[in-house]
Amino acid sequence: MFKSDTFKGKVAMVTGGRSGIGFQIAKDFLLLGAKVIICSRKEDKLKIAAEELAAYGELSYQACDIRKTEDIQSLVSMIKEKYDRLDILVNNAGGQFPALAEYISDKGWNAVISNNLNGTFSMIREMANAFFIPQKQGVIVNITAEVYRGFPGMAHTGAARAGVENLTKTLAQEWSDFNIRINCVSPGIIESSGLDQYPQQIQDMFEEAEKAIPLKRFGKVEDVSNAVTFLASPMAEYITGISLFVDGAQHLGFDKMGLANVLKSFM
Ligand SMILES: CCC/C=C/C(=O)SCCNC(=O)CCNC(=O)[C@H](O)C(C)(C)COP(=O)([O-])OP(=O)([O-])OC[C@H]1O[C@@H](n2cnc3c(N)ncnc32)[C@H](O)[C@@H]1OP(=O)([O-])[O-]
Ligand SMILES: NC(=O)C1=CN([C@@H]2O[C@H](COP(=O)(O)OP(=O)(O)OC[C@H]3O[C@@H](n4cnc5c(N)ncnc54)[C@H](OP(=O)(O)O)[C@@H]3O)[C@@H](O)[C@H]2O)C=CC1
Repeated sequence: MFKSDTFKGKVAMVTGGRSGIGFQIAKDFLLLGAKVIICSRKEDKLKIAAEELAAYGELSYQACDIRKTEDIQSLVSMIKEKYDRLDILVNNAGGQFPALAEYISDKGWNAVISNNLNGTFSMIREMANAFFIPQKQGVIVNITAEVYRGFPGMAHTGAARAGVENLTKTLAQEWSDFNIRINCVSPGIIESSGLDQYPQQIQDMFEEAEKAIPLKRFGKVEDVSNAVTFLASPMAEYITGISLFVDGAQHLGFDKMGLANVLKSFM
């Protein structure tokens, strides 16, 4: 649906590109002409994904924990040496564990804040200082999560993702002089490798949860990637500082009283 040369000549970095949503984004960028770099913590799994993605275009990879500034700086050096520029950064790496707030320890809280908020900020700052600010050009897309009405069962990630959304609004203004656009994509529940890590009791409720979503289905990794592709492309050149929900209208809430459904049965 996008022109095959949409990202011709562009260099794009996708964090967490070894699996799920990030893998699909990396694949679509390659198919649209970009040179793509992926990173994640687990080098063995990263290598396997990189070999698969190399079938679609020019792909590089390097292990990097986004919570470690020295890892990010080493990634910057690799990108400088190999491409001497970066056009697009997609902050997709992240995640959390389900837990009621009263049971989240300091260590657990810090792990999730550090993974989703601090890691995303460090990546943005390092890539902006090394590439986007001197180039006076860059596009950033942050994958967050649909946390519009809070995130009961995952308070830590709700707080971290809201932080990324607010950071995005700030940087859209601070860095407009550098011609840097920055936006978020906020997925609802997406059928991806990420869901496999949830305990069986939570997976068992997915069928009911799916019915409650206004569009009556979970998202696909392609749904998220399409939104990222749009925001990263010149078609979105007047869009910055927003969060785009890819959630089947989940953030608007469910038909709690079932009123509309009752009406539909006789009107
Ligand atoms: C509904 C769908 C919507 C969203 C879907 C998605 O996002 S899909 C995408 C999903 N994909 C992902 O989420 C993938 C990425 N996620 C991750 O790598 C981890 O979830 C992480 C963010 C905690 C980082 O981990 P890390 O390597 O920094 O840390 P660590 O492992 O060493 O743990 C540090 C501390 O955190 C605590 N704690 C951790 N786990 C649990 C738990 N299950 N239970 C309770 N607590 C837990 C514990 O305190 C632990 O310390 P301890 O007690 O062991 O000394
Ligand atoms: N699937 C869903 O329903 C939803 C997903 N999201 C978010 O979308 C993003 C992608 O999720 P999804 O593809 O489903 O899940 P995955 O678990 O498959 O993807 C997470 C990716 O992030 C990488 N990663 C995690 N922590 C770090 C880190 N500290 N440094 C570098 N890489 C890291 C992982 O690789 P490695 O383990 O090798 O580090 C993995 O490739 C995540 O941020 C997730 O929270 C948001 C809402 C809903």
